[in-house]
Amino acid sequence: MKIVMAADHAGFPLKEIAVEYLRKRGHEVIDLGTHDPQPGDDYPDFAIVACEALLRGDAPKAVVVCGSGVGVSVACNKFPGIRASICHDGYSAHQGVEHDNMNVLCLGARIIGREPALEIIHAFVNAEFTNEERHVRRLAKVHEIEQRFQKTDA
Ligand SMILES: O=C(CO)[C@H](O)[C@H](O)[C@H](O)COP(=O)(O)O
Repeated sequence: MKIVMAADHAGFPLKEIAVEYLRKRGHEVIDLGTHDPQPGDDYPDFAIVACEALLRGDAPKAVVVCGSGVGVSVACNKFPGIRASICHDGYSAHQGVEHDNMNVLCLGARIIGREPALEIIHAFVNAEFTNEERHVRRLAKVHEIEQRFQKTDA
């Protein structure tokens, strides 16, 4: 599978581990940076490049990492068509895809250790949306919220 990855300086160490993990398992990782652990990045910049890549169709899923996972989660969810969440447990990571069609996994590199993070990434990457009627119905309601409150230029 193709997977977009991006992180700010705080997320950089975990991103590097995750990129290597995914590539070793045969995934095509599109690594959108940062490529530098020096402090001073702004997490929205990495949320933007990752979400733009997904919305262009470069990959179906992204993993975006910051210090806590909160900043990138807030920023990614500003994009119509993006369904992002922090998941620091495997159940949420696969159920988030199966029920909620989550397409961006947000992780906090300062919160979670290497092994749990990799388990969570594995769960996210290997999960599929079930397409069950109740989940489709609920997602349609989420989509309606997105449409109703979308800003216009007016
Ligand atoms: O973790 C975060 C909050 O959600 C941010 O995305 C940043 O990673 C964090 O704020 C960076 O902190 P720093 O003190 O600038 O290293």
